[in-house]
Amino acid sequence: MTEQLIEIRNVHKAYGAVKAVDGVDLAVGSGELFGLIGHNGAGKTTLFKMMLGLLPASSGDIHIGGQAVRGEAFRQVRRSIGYLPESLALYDNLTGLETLHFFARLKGVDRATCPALLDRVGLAGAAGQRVRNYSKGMRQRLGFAQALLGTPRLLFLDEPTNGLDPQGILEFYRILAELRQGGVTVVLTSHILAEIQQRVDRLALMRNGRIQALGTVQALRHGQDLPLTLRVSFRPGDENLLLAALAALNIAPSEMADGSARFACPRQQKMAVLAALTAAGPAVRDIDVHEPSLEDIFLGYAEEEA
Ligand SMILES: Nc1ncnc2c1ncn2[C@@H]1O[C@H](COP(=O)(O)OP(=O)(O)OP(=O)(O)O)[C@@H](O)[C@H]1O
Repeated sequence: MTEQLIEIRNVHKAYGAVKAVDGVDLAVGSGELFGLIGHNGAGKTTLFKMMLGLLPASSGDIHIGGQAVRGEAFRQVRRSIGYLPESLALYDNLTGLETLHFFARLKGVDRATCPALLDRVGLAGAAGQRVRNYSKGMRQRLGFAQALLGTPRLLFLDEPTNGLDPQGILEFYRILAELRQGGVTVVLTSHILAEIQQRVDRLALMRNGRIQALGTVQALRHGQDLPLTLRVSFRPGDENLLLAALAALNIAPSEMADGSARFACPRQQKMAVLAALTAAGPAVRDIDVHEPSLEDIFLGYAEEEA
């Protein structure tokens, strides 16, 4: 069984009447890529900051690597943790390399490691440029390099791909994959659900300070019983044949044009629908079956709560 690297028990954080985190229990295993998702203000950043010891919990316990997140002993553990905050304060007058030197000194890391880190995040060519002239994506890359200082074993990344272009996002996840091969555990938040749904091992969906759902994307999917989406391409002129086959199963397409139909199909009816389409013979040319996306699942849970 995977060793639990992070253990959170009944953690609360209140700001006056606001329950930012409201009784969270969570365990993250060593080597996992764990996603934390939720609406704005759900409590993700607050939970992150408590896991890092930057913010004291109002009540409850957090242990990382078996060590309580407080006191002198945690300072040692903290050195093996990298953190990319949602918005990292950077000094515009410093160059990229000078910025990384600055963070290296704060973290007690050898500054000689900085150029290779800039190279790793794709900023080698901009190392001597002032941060003032960096684009949003370059700033984010620099923030990522900062989080990687000191070869951390655990990474907390708050909206790490915010501002990155598609190429930058691919590179970011490539680096994460390399890090994970080296045994690094990663906890990240993202609002771009399409981006993380294929990549995380498990995720927690936070709502109003609580964990509303926890598990693999597939497990969360099964918790919702959402319909599948089917796209069927058919021989032009055979619309009526297709419509009749679907109508017999009480299904009506939501879109139908140019030899292509799209419709929602209850999971329990999938095999019956596929059989009916197969029975339509050459009228049906192709069938694509799509599972509900993480975004559908997220919205499904939001409706459940409402
Ligand atoms: N320092 C603070 N003082 C008062 N309230 C706060 C403070 N920090 C956070 N909150 C409140 O706690 C709740 C959780 O905020 P948090 O930033 O953790 O959410 P989040 O899930 O990270 O949101 P986002 O996706 O917008 O980053 C919100 O209602 C927020 O307004």
